[in-house]
Amino acid sequence: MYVLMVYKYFGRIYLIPWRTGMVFSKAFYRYTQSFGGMRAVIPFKKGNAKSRLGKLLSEKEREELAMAMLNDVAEALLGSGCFGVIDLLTTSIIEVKGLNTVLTEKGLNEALNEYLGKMSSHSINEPVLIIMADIPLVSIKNIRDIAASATDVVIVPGRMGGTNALFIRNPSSFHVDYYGASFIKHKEIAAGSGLEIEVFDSFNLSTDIDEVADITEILLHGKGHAARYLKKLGFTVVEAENGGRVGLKKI
Ligand SMILES: Nc1nc2c(ncn2[C@@H]2O[C@H](COP(=O)(O)OP(=O)(O)OP(=O)(O)O)[C@@H](O)[C@H]2O)c(=O)[nH]1
Ligand SMILES: C[C@H](OP(=O)(O)O)C(=O)O
Repeated sequence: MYVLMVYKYFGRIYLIPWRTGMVFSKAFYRYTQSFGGMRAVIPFKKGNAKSRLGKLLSEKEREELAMAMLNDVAEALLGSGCFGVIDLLTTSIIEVKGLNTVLTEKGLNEALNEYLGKMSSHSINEPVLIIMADIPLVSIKNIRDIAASATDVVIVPGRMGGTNALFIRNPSSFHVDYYGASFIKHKEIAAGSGLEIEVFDSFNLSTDIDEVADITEILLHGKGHAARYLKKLGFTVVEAENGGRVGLKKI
């Protein structure tokens, strides 16, 4: 008799012969045991989100765009199949399918350092990916590439000195320091603990949406919730009149 097995691997479902499945399962089990589970955490503040876009969007629109970008990031994390747990560290009650809502009143640094501290005090020694909610171009492949790194700390820079993601293999030996030149600060924190660093080079991941000009990148390259939301609001990319590359127009 030919029996098929439903096999879920990195978020995709396969139908394979039972015997092959058993061999795969054992190999996959040994593989996962070799590195343990992984978790991801997305810090999020919906209230008056993206204030630097205030010249272009109303408060309600900024909050809706922030939610759309969060959904893009969540889908990439869930689609990657890399994480047993994905926490949403949020300042207000928000439900996103597949994510655990963790409420906090604290600011970004305090909230994340408390989160890392709790992991240590509960002896959760899993690698953790801290990823910002404002990088809507992120792909499933980007996430899998980060998670596949064998380095102690993967730092994903944002433009102008920011940090868009941090993959920390041993969270008890690291703390975060966002704002200002956080990219430099995170490299120093890792180096100070003798940790090996990989700087992750990616257009998608370095494109955080902070300023009005960044909106153009979503319209040029985005395919997800944020791109659809901006198009729904009537935004489109046009040739710049002054010889520059492109501009933004609202129809
Ligand atoms: N939990 C938590 N997350 C935050 C807080 N402030 C910002 N974030 C999140 O941290 C990430 C980067 O933040 P920013 O780029 O400064 O986003 P923002 O605060 O909405 O934007 P601006 O008002 O323009 O600074 C985003 O995922 C935010 O949602 C906070 O106080 N607490
Ligand atoms: C949180 C901060 O984000 P930005 O202000 O660059 O959006 C940072 O990356 O340190």
